[in-house]
Amino acid sequence: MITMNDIIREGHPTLRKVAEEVSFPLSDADRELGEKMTEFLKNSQDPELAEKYQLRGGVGLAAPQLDVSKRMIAIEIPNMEEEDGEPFLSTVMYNPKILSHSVQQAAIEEGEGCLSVDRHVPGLVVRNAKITISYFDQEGEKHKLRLKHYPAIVIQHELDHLNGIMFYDHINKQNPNYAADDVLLIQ
Ligand SMILES: CNC(=O)c1cccc(C)c1Nc1nc(N2CCN(c3ccccc3Cl)CC2)nc(N2CSC[C@H]2C(=O)NC)n1
Repeated sequence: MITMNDIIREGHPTLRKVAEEVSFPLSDADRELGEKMTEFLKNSQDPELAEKYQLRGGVGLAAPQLDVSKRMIAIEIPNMEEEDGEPFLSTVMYNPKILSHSVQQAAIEEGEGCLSVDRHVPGLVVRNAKITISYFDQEGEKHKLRLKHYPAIVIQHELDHLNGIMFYDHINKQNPNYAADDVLLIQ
C-alpha cells in the first residue's frame, strides 16, 4: 500500500516536470498504480487507517507525487451530506484535460493543502470556478465531465501537478489573502 513515505515533497525535481501522456491499453503498472492511488486516498480518509499508518487526509493525488511523471490523477471526494454514502466523485483520470472553463473564479477560503508540502502555506489560490474536462478511464473509455466549486478546484490542483505547478505558485505574493471582489470563496 502507498504510505506518506512514497510521496515526494517539494524540492524534488519530479514535482516541477511536465508529465508524459499515458498510452493505451494501459500497462499493468499504470493500471495498478491508479488502483493504489485510489486506495491511498480512501485510507487517508478513514480515521482508523489514517491514524494507524500516519496518513495525511487527501481528496486528490497525482502520479508525479509518487515520482511517476505520468498524466494520471486519482480523485476521491466524499459526499459531504450523508456519512458512508456514495462518494461525490471517485475515479482515476488518465490524460485529463481542461476543455473549457468559466470566467468566474473561485478559491477555498481556508486555502489549499498538498500532500507534497509539509508546511502550512496561507493564502487564496484563485482558480476557475467551473471547468469542463475530458479524461480516459482504466478501460480507455473517454469521459467528459462538468464540475464546479470544490470538485473543480481539486481537479485543477491535481492537473497542476501534471504540469509542474504547485498551489502556492498561484498565491498573490504582495497580499496572499487578496482576491478580487468577484472571486467566489468556497467553504
Ligand atoms: C491550508 N488550508 C487547508 O488546507 C484547509 C483548511 C481547512 C479546510 C480546507 C478545505 C483546507 N484546504 C484543503 N483541505 C483539503 N482536505 C480537507 C480535509 N480532507 C480530509 C481529511 C481527513 C479525512 C477526510 C478528509 Cl476528506 C482532505 C482534503 N484538501 C485540500 N486540497 C487542495 S485541492 C486538493 C486537496 C487535497 O487533497 N490536499 C491534500 N485543501
